[in-house]
Amino acid sequence: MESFEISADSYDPSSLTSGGYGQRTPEPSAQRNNATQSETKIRQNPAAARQARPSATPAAPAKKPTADNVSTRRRWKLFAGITLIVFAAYMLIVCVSYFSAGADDQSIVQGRQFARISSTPEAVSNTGGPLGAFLADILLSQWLGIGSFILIFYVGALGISLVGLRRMKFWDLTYKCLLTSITLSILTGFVTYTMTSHNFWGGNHGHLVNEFLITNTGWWGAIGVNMLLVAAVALVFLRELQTAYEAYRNRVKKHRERIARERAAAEARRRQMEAMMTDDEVATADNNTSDKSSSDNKTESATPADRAAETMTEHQPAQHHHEVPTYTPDTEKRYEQAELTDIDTIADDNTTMATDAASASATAAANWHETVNTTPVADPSPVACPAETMPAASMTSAPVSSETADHDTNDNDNKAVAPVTASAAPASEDHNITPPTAPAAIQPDELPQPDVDLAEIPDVTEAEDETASAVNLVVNTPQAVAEARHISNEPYDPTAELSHFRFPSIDLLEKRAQRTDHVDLEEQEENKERLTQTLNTFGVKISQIEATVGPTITRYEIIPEAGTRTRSVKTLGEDLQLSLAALGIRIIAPVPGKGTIGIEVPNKDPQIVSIRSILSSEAFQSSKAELPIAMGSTITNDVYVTDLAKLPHLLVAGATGMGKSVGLNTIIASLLYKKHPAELKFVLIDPKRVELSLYRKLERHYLAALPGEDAIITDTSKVVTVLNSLCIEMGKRLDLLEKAGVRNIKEYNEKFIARRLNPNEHKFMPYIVLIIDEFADIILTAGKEVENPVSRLAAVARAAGIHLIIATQRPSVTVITGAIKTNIPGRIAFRVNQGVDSRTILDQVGANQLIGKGDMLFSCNGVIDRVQCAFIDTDEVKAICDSISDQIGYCEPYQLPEFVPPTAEGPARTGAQLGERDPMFKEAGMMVVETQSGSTTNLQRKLAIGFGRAGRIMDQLEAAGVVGPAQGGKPRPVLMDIMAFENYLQLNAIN
Ligand SMILES: Nc1ncnc2c1ncn2[C@@H]1O[C@H](COP(=O)(O)OP(=O)(O)OP(=O)(O)O)[C@@H](O)[C@H]1O
Repeated sequence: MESFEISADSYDPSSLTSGGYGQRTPEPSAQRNNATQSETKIRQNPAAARQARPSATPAAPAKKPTADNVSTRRRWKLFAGITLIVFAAYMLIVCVSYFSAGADDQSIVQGRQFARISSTPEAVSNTGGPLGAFLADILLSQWLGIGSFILIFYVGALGISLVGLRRMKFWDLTYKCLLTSITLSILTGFVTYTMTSHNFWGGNHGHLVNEFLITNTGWWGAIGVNMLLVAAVALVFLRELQTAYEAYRNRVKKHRERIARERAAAEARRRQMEAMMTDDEVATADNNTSDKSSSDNKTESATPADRAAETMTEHQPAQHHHEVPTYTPDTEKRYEQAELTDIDTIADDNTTMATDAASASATAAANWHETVNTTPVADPSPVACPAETMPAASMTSAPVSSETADHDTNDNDNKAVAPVTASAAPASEDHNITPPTAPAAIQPDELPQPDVDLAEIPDVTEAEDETASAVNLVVNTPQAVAEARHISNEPYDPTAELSHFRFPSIDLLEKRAQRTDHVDLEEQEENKERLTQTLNTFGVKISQIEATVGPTITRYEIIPEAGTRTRSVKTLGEDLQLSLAALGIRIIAPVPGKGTIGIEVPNKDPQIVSIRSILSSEAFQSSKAELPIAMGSTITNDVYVTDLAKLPHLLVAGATGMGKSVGLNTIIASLLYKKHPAELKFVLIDPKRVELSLYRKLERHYLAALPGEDAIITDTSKVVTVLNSLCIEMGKRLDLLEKAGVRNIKEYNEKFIARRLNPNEHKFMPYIVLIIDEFADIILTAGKEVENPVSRLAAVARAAGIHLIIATQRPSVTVITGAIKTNIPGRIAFRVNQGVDSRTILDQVGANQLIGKGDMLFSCNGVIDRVQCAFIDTDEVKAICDSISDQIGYCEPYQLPEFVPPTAEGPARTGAQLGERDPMFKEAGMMVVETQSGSTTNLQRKLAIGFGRAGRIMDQLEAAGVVGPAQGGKPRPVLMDIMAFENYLQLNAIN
């Protein structure tokens, strides 16, 4: 049963004894205080006292509750409650006993008064004695049969409520219990109808009802009635059933997730064991070989790769023997000999390879530790932290650059370790892998028992081909070679980390009745006639008129007779409005691509376009767009789907209450139904604090945030920081695109997925959609500080996969400035109050003729479509967010780069030093950020200035946050990239 709460409409059985109806009795002292307070007020203000009196007939003065009568009432309640509970328990015992004793007792109890039963010399078998036998017979045989158990439950529940153990709504409990007991009685009567027994299990009630039904309606009639009753009960308990089902689903889901985690951990264990054992085999083989051959030969033939393998083997624990490896003099000797042969190459190789190898082994060991530690304790919070829980997944999913592999194999063996290192431990900095500890730190007893039979491990063989030789430093068994090949050939899966992620179900969205006949023919004919008449009156002759019925408006397309000027029709808007007695008439003269003039007239009975119908449409489902957004329905009832990635930015404007927020929710929902959390991140700016707050739940799946900051920015002062941070992110991304030799994020990600980019330098990039609700609030407070980064993002961010959606209810030129507007070709205009606002948004009138409630004009590169925006309500948004946030997410929101606002450095940095900025400051800064080297000597040399001046400029750059503090003789660290520096220059008006 649900947990019952006290509510105004609930009837508290306790009131039977207290004389009150569902009112919570205040504590005596509080009550006294209240009484005294109100008395005082009344005395002070007799008028208020009169007002305070109920307007109805003055009731008898309420009896003042005293401590005495309150506690008496309590005692009575307690007594009544306990009595009911005891009675229910007794009834339960006697009824259960009836199952075994009923048949024997029947001859004694049936048809007799209780007085006779108790005086009869025959002993009854019921545990509850003669009274028990009597009552059980009444309940189970004569009344409701099995259904009587519900009545017993009811009595017990009332008792519990009176005692105060659990509060219940009296009427709710009563009708549910009655309905269930009657249904159970009839259903049992039906099921046992043909059964021969000493009584009817549905009681006389159940039997008689079924007898009546079967006699009058036949068996099918009885079946039908019984099914109806069951359905009624199911409906009554729908909420409870749903809750139970949800609880069951959650349990199953959690169970599955746990199993998946365990499997991933087991797989990780297996891979690590294989890798470690393989290394050990290599070491053994090499040792054998080196023992046999002469030391000279060894020196000549030893390739850097072999030597690294030796070194690495030496540094690795011999896991399957449970021994910590020792560094033998023999190994050292070989190492020294190798060094003597080619001191330079070997020194380099060995340093890198030993480090890599040790790091691979240690990382594997570190990962192993974590696997061992984390596997048995299934983390209940839905978070996927790759470093802790999924080392194997990270390992296999870390892309290996084939370019790198080729290059490495040919000319630089030490880099050939890279694929191996990548396969042994993800190199991506995003994955927060714990820095490797020294292998010796691993205790033998901490190491796992290999779950692989050692006898099954094939002998060490030579690398089979070039690819294998690239990886044969640690992977030498055919099995491992095959595995390594498999790893490097398999496309990178960005969704692997949240591979169990399920997109929200369409069923979360409400089904809204959609009528096809929403404009009846009569209305159409009437409108056609009026249009024709009015146009005729003004001298516009029509040769043809046709209607296209949309969800909220109907477009009448007319073909005027030859010689009619289109302009003359355009001016007739108000007259048509008058004749049709309708607001929101819009004239399109001519309809683009057609030789007609369109007159759009609102329907008398507009339809709501449900988000469910739009998102489940074929057009959306099969859309191949990178960032598909399904906005709603067009005039021809087609689903309007567009690609945000191609727009590439969107301005959403309209007067208050015309559907902007719903529109934004529709856009977000479209993206949530199509993009995996790995592929898309939102940056949400919501100065109104309420519109986007529902999405806070998505922070570990879909939101990007500044380090340590809230994922949804509501504070206007933080907006500048986040926008600048996005500029830095854009700069970084553009750098990566340049390095990868691609033109946009799509090509870049494709290349990365195909493992054609080195994962040490590159990473998979999710799209970032920046949504600013109520842009006017922000730009009017922060002005240029916001306008500059926004226009920079609008101008350049497209290629980097950063897209802007800017919403405002004040579409004036001070808000949507020229600089912003030029770079935002996608515009959505909901109804606005004036034509001038429409011009600001769309560069033409029209939005002022819309009808509101999601009626909008979607303009892209000058082409305007009238669309009825799909409607999504808050509950649907909540349901979507819940279904996502219930699933495992990332450890934290996607981290945006940190941006230190120049003003935040305080007057020490922005005052005197920057005031006396050197004329070569900008040039010097550019040089520093371009070369990413904060060397004063460099500045001195390249700018041909004295050391003193170069030093002063460097100090100024430090004050501006471009470089870090001096580090002895070493160059200073560079803290900004080109984008950030350019931004800094702009913000500080440095030319
Ligand atoms: N697409 C739609 N279909 C049907 N009704 C809609 C639609 N969009 C909005 N409405 C109706 O208009 C009301 C206001 O919508 P919404 O909150 O989106 O307006 P708004 O422009 O965001 O207002 P504000 O700027 O004041 O926040 C909604 O509560 C809803 O009743």
